[in-house]
Amino acid sequence: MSLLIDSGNTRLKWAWSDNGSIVLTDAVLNSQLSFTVLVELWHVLPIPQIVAVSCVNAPQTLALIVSVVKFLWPTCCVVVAQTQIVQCGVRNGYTQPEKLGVDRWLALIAVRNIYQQAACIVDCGTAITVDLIDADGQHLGGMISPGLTLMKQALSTGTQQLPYSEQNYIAGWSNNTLAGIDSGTLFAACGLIERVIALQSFPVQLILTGGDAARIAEQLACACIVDDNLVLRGLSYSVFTVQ
Ligand SMILES: Nc1ncnc2c1ncn2[C@@H]1O[C@H](COP(=O)(O)OP(=O)(O)O)[C@@H](O)[C@H]1O
Ligand SMILES: CC(C)(COP(=O)(O)O)[C@@H](O)C(=O)NCCC(=O)O
Ligand SMILES: [K+]
Repeated sequence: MSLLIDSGNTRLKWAWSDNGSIVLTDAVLNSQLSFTVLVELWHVLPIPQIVAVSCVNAPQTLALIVSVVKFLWPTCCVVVAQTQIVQCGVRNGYTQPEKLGVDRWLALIAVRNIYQQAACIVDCGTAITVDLIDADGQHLGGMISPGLTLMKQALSTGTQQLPYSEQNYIAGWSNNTLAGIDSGTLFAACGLIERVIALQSFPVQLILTGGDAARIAEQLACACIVDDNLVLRGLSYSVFTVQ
């Protein structure tokens, strides 16, 4: 049994994994993270043999995670995933491969191994990242845009009269400010994805993951798969597949 951990810029997600299949997932907001909170959440878990971590968050967060793991399970082996040049059938398309976020790298590995076809991967988290992979496992590059919450926060902090609300509204023409911001930012995300798909010269499977995946998928004009645990599933492949 192993514990898989994905530390993003908004939330820390984890999954309990048995033989590569994910059997339990949970999450906590970064704003609520502390040694005590993680101990409370994790001490009820069975003792893992391996803890695998993906972290695009601050080094202090990684250090916190490792310290809690060592406190709860002193003999357990901790593996911290790193972006590679080639791994699990994927070839990194960045000119400086190590600069590609490890969460994006792991999502590419998951898609290569689960779907085995050309795909456009959209991680709808704090940022919205778009990555393209061909049917041979070559990463063709990516794009980075603000996520829905970041877009709303940018409007609120960059203007005098726009408030921030995390509330969701019915998408479309709005007759008030908050609903207009909510629809405008949601449509911006959909527009990015639809343009990427429209410009594709070969067929790709569109796959969405991340906290806002379902909300964005609901509004998209093109067909897509929502796979909530792509990063954690990729983490499992990266740690347990013999190269
Ligand atoms: N319960 C929730 N708590 C916080 N954010 C949520 C929640 N449900 C959906 N979201 C949305 O998901 C985004 C975070 O998605 P997530 O994939 O966890 O991001 P990251 O990997 O960057 O931490 C937030 O920006 C927010 O818009
Ligand atoms: C783009 C990201 C901020 C996305 O992080 P997330 O929204 O999942 O928290 C992260 O993958 C990252 O820090 N990437 C490094 C730069 C790059 O991928 O080019
Ligand atoms: K993301």
